[in-house]
Amino acid sequence: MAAEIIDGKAFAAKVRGQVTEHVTRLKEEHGITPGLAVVLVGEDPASQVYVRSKGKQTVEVGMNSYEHKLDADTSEADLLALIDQLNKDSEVHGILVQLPLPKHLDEDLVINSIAPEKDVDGFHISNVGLLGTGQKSMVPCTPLGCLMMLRDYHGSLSGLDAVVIGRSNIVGKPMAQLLLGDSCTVTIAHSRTKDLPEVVRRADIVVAAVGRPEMVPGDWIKEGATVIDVGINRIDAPEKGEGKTRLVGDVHYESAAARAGAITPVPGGVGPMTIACLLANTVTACCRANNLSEPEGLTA
Ligand SMILES: Nc1nc(=O)c2c([nH]1)NC[C@@H]1CN(c3ccc(C(=O)N[C@@H](CCC(=O)O)C(=O)O)cc3)C=[N+]21
Repeated sequence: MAAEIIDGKAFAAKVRGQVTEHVTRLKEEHGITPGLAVVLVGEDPASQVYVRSKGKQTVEVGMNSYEHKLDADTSEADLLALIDQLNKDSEVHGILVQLPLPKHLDEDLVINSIAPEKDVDGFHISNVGLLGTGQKSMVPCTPLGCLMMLRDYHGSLSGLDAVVIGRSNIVGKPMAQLLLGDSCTVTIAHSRTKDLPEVVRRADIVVAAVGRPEMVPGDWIKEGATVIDVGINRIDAPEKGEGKTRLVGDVHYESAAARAGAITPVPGGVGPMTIACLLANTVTACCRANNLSEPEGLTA
């Protein structure tokens, strides 16, 4: 039986619709417009594409977008000064510093200089600690988007065996915390895991977040399992012509779709949900900053 395709693009559009409703209400009833500041250091072409897309979607849902583009050789002091200014700016409810940063900048130091309540990426050490202890926090966008899709498909996740492949601070670890919060039995697997195929075969839910193209073959997937593919890898596609490329996930889609109960495609799966959740987090941050009730269904 063929897997159900979890349409992240359509789901993201639905989330943006909910965000738009909240933004409209904030404006009409409270005269508040949520604002998101995105800071980009350097000229990485891929980062520029993401930042442009974020800015466009921010405006589309009715929020204010503030883009700050800094030279690749910007000093740490100048970057910290900008963040300090954004922290103090009451029109700015969310701050995102696009990663990776140029080598001469200390990523941890920079992220931890963002006011935690404006840290819409959920990367600040206090948000990490709050999530780990089950307290209200800003939740990282990619894992939050994955959780929303899993809840939508399964209803309750309670008691399910979940395997997260990858232990990064931005996806693997927070994803595991969220699944644990929804009462899954969680395994975090990684490059040193013994017999990874066997570990993955036990899983009702597989979240692949390693950044290695098509590394999870279909025969690792338990019949009927749900597969969430976080990977976005650009690979050569000579079949499309000389010098052409295409996007693939961390999962071998065709073979996994033949066994899974449900699967997210790449592109059009987790990626669009990440940006939708960034907008959702900005609305949440705005509501919290103004002591207003939080949007339902948009938080973890
Ligand atoms: N502080 C910070 N926060 C981030 O959230 C962050 C970041 N830095 N640095 C870069 C990565 C990357 N990222 C993506 C978001 C959406 C898609 C996305 O929507 N992708 C489309 C395809 C886009 C294409 O065609 O290239 C899809 O999967 O369908 C991709 C990548 C957020 N990031």
